Amino acid sequence: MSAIQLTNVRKSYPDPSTGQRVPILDIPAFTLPTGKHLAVRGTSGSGKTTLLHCISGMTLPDSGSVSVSGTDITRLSESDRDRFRANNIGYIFQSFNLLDGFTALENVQLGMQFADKKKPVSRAKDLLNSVGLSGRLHNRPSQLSVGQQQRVCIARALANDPDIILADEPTGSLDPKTSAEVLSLIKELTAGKTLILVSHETEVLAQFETTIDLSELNEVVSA
Ligand SMILES: Nc1ncnc2c1ncn2[C@@H]1O[C@H](COP(=O)(O)OP(=O)(O)OP(=O)(O)O)[C@@H](O)[C@H]1O
Repeated sequence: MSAIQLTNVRKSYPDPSTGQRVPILDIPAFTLPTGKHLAVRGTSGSGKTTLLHCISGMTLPDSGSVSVSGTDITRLSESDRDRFRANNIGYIFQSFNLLDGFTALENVQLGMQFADKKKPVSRAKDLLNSVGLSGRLHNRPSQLSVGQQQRVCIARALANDPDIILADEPTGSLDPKTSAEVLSLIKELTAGKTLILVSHETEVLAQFETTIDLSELNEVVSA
């Protein structure tokens, strides 16, 4: 069984000024085997984030099917998609999406509440230790460096031990040294899992055996 299979996925957004729908994705077929690591590159605005949103079920395509670990998530209700994501997919956001009212530890623990199989609360601490933040458990995101915030996001994405990790430009806001550290952490902690990582950085892409340009999948030619 493939980890991810997209068939005839189309997604468009309305142009805010004209209201006309602008096609972003038209992907006839895309399959990623279980356990594979893939880096996706592409020009700015070409639809990389939209692709990850469709795979994670945060966005529904206009048409087509998105099968994740054998489940067509486009057929699920919104709440079932959210539950499915909590159980099966870890998402590392480009802009972190951490809650500043909560500590690093609480941010990781929050996501653990939505999984069907509850992991012990101590897992959040263990994960934060493994990303090098043992001394920062009780810091809020605004009390952390950008690199440290990204490490919290990695721990949060792994909290429910999902089989699939989606990472959207996870090193985009980091300096080269921190970027290299964070990337090797992601690769180490996702060994054996299915990973799609979006990036336009040559140094990052060079660390992947398999990379693909979104334009190779997508029949929409971006402007
Ligand atoms: N909610 C939305 N409403 C309208 N247009 C949107 C929406 N989300 C994305 N878009 C448009 O869809 C296109 C693709 O956006 P997306 O964020 O997927 O690109 P990207 O390849 O990830 O870009 P970048 O590399 O700059 O992050 C862009 O033109 C963007 O303006």
